[in-house]
This record gives sequence, C-alpha cells and structure tokens, in this order.
Amino acid sequence: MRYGFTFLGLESKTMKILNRNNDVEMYELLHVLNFDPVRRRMSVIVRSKSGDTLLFCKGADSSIFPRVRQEEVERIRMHVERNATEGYRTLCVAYKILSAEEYAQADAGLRDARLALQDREEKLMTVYNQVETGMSLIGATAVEDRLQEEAAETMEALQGAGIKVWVLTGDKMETAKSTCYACRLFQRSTELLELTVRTLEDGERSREVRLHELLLEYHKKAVQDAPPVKAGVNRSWSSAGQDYGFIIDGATLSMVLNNSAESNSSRYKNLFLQICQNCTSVLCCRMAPLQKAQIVKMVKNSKGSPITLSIGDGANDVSMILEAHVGIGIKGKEGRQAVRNSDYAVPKLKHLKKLLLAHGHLYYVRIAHLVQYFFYKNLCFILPQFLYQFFCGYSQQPLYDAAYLTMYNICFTSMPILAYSLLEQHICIEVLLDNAPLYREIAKNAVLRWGTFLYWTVLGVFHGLLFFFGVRFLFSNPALQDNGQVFGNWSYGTIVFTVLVFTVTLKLALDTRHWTWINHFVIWGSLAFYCVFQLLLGRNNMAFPEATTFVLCVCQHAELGVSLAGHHLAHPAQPTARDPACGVPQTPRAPRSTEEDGSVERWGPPVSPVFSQAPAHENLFR
Ligand SMILES: Nc1ncnc2c1ncn2[C@@H]1O[C@H](COP(=O)(O)OP(=O)(O)OP(=O)(O)O)[C@@H](O)[C@H]1O
Ligand SMILES: [Mg+2]
Repeated sequence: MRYGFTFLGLESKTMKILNRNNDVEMYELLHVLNFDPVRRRMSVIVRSKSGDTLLFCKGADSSIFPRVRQEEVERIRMHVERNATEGYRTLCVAYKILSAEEYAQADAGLRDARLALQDREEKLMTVYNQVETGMSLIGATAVEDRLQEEAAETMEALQGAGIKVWVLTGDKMETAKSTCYACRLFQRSTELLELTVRTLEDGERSREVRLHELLLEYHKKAVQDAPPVKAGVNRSWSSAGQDYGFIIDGATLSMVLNNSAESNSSRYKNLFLQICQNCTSVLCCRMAPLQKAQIVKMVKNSKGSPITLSIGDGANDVSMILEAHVGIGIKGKEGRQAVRNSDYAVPKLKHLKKLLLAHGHLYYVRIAHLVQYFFYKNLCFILPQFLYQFFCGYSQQPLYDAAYLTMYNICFTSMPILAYSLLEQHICIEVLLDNAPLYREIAKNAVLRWGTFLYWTVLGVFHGLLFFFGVRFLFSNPALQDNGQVFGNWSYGTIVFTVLVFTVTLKLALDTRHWTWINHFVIWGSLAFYCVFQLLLGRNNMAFPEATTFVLCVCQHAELGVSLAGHHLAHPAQPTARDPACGVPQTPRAPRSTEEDGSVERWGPPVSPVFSQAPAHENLFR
C-alpha cells in the first residue's frame, strides 16, 4: 500500500486526509465523477499542495481490474476473493497522476458534458470512461456488511409461507452467496446450480455453446428428474426431493435474455424460468438496476402470473420496486429514493414478516369477506324487490319504502361490515407469526375463488327467496289481527325488510370471531338504531297503511314492457311526453279516463280488476 489514510472531511472543495504518519494532508477537490450502479465505480480528481493532480477511483473489482496495470492485479484479486467468500463487501481502489495536459482535457470534457442539453448522461459516461483508464491499483478494502437483525428468521418464515425468494443484488457473487447462506436461503444440503461467467469459461467451447449445455443440464436435474409434486402444491413448498439453489450473474442473464437468435432467446428464457421455479431460492448477482426490473417483469409475466413483491433500500432498487405488483422500501442509510417510490415503507427488513404473514393474511381475509358479504347482502335486499314485480303487474311499485331503499346500505348494514373489515382476526397475530405455513391457506387467491363466490351468491338468493315467499305465506290470509284488519303492501315490505336487516346483521355476527367492544357496539347498535328508526317512521306513515298515500300508476302502454317498447319504436318521430308519476314515455294522446280517489291514479284504458277495484293496500296477492 502506498497510501494509508483516513478521510477527515470536506470543506468547500478542500479535502482533509489523515495519513498513516498521522499528518493531515490537504487536497483541493477539482471534480467528482459520480457513482452509478452500471459503471460500479466513482472517482475524484484532486490537487495536492505540491501541485500534483491526482485521480482516485474506487469501485467493484470487476470494474477496476480491467482499468489498471495488470501486474498488481493477481495478488489483490486473491485477497478480494477470500474476503468476499467470508461475506465482506469489497471495494478496490486505484489512482493515477494526471499531467497538466491530461487534466486540461478531462476538465474541458467534463464541463462540456455537464453543460450539454442533450444526452448528458451518455456524454458524461464517455468522459468518465476516458479519464478512468491506465490507473495503478492501490489495494482493496473489505467492510463487514452486517445482515439486519432477524433477517434469517424473516427469510425462513417467507419460505415456510410458500413464498419463493429471489435475491437480486449488484454485489459480487461470493459476497452475495455467503449472504444467502447467512440468511438461510441456501442450506448445507442445497445443491447450487451456477450459471455465471466463470462456469461459462471453457477453453474449448464458446460461451454460447456452454450456456446451452448448462441450461439443458440444469433443466434435466431440477425439472425433468425431480420427483413430481402434488397438484396445487408449489415445488418449493414440497419437502420431496433435493433442494436446488440457482445462481446467475448479470452478464449471463444478458446472454439468456438477449440472445441474438430470437428463437433461442425465448427458449433459453423458458428453460431459465422453469429451472428457477423448481429451485428453492434464486440468487441473481452483479445485476444492474434495469436488469432487476427485467427479472421482476419476466417472473410477473410467466405462467400462472405470480404476484411479485420487491423490497429494497437503495436507489438501484427503485426500478424493480416500481415494476413489482407490490413495492416495499426500507428506510435505510442509502437515501430515501426506494421509500419514495414504494407502496409501503418499513424501517427494517424484519417487519416484512409481520406485514405479510399477519397483516397481509388478515387484510386479505377481511377484504375478501367484505366484498362477498356486500354481494350477499345486496342480493338478499334486491331479490324480493325483483320478485315483487311479478306480483304487482310489472307496475314498478317499490316493495320497500324510499327511506329503506336509501338507508339500507348507508345506515342499517354498513357499520358492522366496516368494523369487521378493520378488526377481524380469524386467527390471532401471534399464531400467524409462529406458523408461517398458515399463509399458504390464502395463497393463490384462495378466498376469492368461484367456490366461495358461489356460496355467498347461493346464500343470498336463498335468503332473498325465503324472505319474500316466507312473508307471502304469512300473508296468505292478510287478516292477521283478531279484529279482521287486513295488512297491505307496506306492511308486507316492512316485514321483509325487517327480517332482512336482522338476518344479514346476525349472519355477520356469526362470522365474527374476534369480538371487540367496537363490534358489539356497531352490530347491536345497528339493530337498535333500526328498531328506533322503525318506531319513529312507523308513527308517521309507514307500518300502518291507513296513514300512507299510496300511488299506483298503470301506464297506458305499460301492461307489458315489450308492448311499450314496440309502440315507441313504431312512432320514432312522434314527440313523447312523460308519465308524471313513473317517467314512462307517453304518446301525446289525452288520457281516456282519469280516476282520482285520493289514493289511486290511472291513465289509459281500464286496467285489470286486481289493480282497479280494491283499495291500493289490499290489492296485492288477490
Ligand atoms: N459508493 C460507491 N463507490 C464505489 N463503488 C461502489 C459504491 N457503492 C457500490 N459500489 C460498488 O458497485 C457495486 C454495485 O453497487 P450496487 O449499489 O448496484 O449494488 P450493491 O450495493 O452491491 O448491492 P444492492 O444491489 O444490494 O444494493 C457494489 O457491489 C460495489 O462494489
Ligand atoms: Mg448498493
């Protein structure tokens, strides 16, 4: 090592460095050649007190080694690989002295590129690549990049839950591999299938040929020769057979995805995907940010359209976070870009376990129940109204009072399901966290399938039929009271509605497993509110038909909707007026007879006796 130093600080373009003799050296900072994950290195150009202009460059070994004089490389490479295998994050450092001419050229190039209005990034990249050549290797650093707390437990839980984990990193293969072992994604028993530049190197055959051979070999091992798994069970969840882990690097991935022959490219892609799907974990190392997104997209569009989730903490993870169905950012030291572009942000990786296995599980069940319960309760509600039309001569007479129609979904049945969808815990959180396999019960949208949807639909139809025909049976003799007083349409509708509100609310009460005071309050409170409302409304106009103004409208053409439609089609040019009560278009002809007895209005020809003779509230079901 020619330079041993500690970076002390940066003050208005002056760098202070503590050298190995404990002397402070001052440098003027001339340029910073920023880091980017594709180049995988960054540099500074500084001027020392003695007037020398120096360029210092640090970065990944794979991007520094080709740019330095080769004599020093082998010795440093050995150290770098050993450190990387032990799990350290390694960086190589190089420098070069710039002559006045070289600096002037670099300075002009950098200024021009920075001021360019078009293709600025490309121009900067070209200048960076020109300047960062012919350097001398100083050495390498190895930093312990500790796993976050409970990272291993989190990964284990995710795998137990049947979630396939793919590690996409820009890091070196050795470091990434040892990280995978540390967080138990790879076990001792896992057989690693490696498809990297190193395994493609074969003196005799070209890389293309070797890639083809290896893909076929791994496919045979992991897919063809693997024991069959039960239908509906993902191989990674099955305990049968050998565990495989797959490793691929960025350069090889480019060969797989962007093969020059179009047919080969899609074939390689399919083989690659099938191998990965049959492996317990997949490690993709030395990935550029766009390659990470490319992989997520490929998995997302693969057979079975799996749901993808990306989690990352750095700016280089943004593209994959945006590409995945669910993007999660970790609030880390690497800036806030990942968090800003994510759907959810967590402070630590360990929180992913609770987020998915507990909250994800519970909210999925809650929302699935909410959606299906809404179908159910509205089917129960509207089916009697629909059936009623067959018994009221298709007159569009509502079965329920307008107040009921308005308030059913807003007031009487909304709060219990709202509380359910926020608070329900069919399994308590601790049990969910301790038993990751429970997550498999809801995998592949298990609760929103045809089976459950049909159950709710059939239940809704059954209840709707029961309410309507049950009350009709009750009304087979409309004189329900001793004094012979008969009840009419509104009483009928009110009874159906009351049974409906009680049934759908009690159904939810039966489904609720986690009772809090809020559930008690909203469930019993909704029923109590309905009863109070019923009493108040009934006093005014509702439960007793005598108090009700009953308007029955039978339109001139409306005995059958079909004949009405036919009539208007036959006179397209005739201006039509609208029936004042029901809005049905009329011909301009004046009504042939109009009868008003305070409760019934009629237009057009005499209507059938069922509508015209009896008082309005009595004419039903005669
Ligand atoms: N600030 C930096 N200066 C110089 N080189 C860096 C810097 N940060 C990372 N590198 C090098 O560039 C490589 C790629 O970085 P990148 O950020 O894409 O991935 P990573 O940090 O290794 O892993 P991850 O994808 O998990 O963030 C790193 O492995 C490292 O060798
Ligand atoms: Mg990084």
